[in-house]
Amino acid sequence: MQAKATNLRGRRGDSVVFSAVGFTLQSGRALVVTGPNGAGKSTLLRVLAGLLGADEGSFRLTDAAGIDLPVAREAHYLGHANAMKRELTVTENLSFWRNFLAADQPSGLSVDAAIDAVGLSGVGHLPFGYLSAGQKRRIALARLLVARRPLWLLDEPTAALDAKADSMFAGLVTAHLERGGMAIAATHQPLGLESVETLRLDGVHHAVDSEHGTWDDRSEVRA
Ligand SMILES: Nc1ncnc2c1ncn2[C@@H]1O[C@H](COP(=O)(O)OP(=O)(O)OP(=O)(O)O)[C@@H](O)[C@H]1O
Repeated sequence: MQAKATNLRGRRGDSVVFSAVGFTLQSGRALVVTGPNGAGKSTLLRVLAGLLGADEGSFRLTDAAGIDLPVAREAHYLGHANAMKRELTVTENLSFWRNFLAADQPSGLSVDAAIDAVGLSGVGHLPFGYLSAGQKRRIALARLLVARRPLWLLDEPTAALDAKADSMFAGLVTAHLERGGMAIAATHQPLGLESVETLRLDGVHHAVDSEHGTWDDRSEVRA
């Protein structure tokens, strides 16, 4: 499997937050997206996930024969929010995701095994809202495990994690890559992975002259 971004341009409102972004990622590899606050890392991940349209360019996921695969079916997207209902228990939340993401073909870990894998055995019965910030993030990571998907798109995955959870996360991603998965993560912190490719967004935005519809090319955006 291959993930390939070509000449991507992302826009928020009247500003182009990145342009000419391109990379190729093969199975078993991870890409870390870095850059200052506001550089467009989250925007890029949302574009890759298909949650936001690209202003220009393309992102394609293809199998070994070069056939296009739908990103929505093949990718997990973990945003800043944990995507869990605070009133439901941890088990109820993860069961929902397991059914939603892989109802026809259960492919990932059981809910209990996923909770164990993020080091939180015994919290399944608790409402998600009772958990600490770091525990919530760990359960959000457990969602990646209850349905097997080859591409993980992760926005600040280790936010709120302590050192032990950081290394747990590195282990989960490493195991995912060893199974032939891919990961693209936006982060300000090292992820503890042995070998990664990096893409730096420098955070200098182009503004659109909305009146005349032309680009005010005030500065460069490099990737
Ligand atoms: N919905 C929106 N409408 C207009 N502008 C937005 C919107 N969302 C984000 N932006 C702007 O787009 C730019 C890029 O934001 P983005 O969240 O992608 O940056 P980031 O690199 O992920 O930042 P951080 O490191 O702080 O998480 C910022 O200037 C932000 O204010």
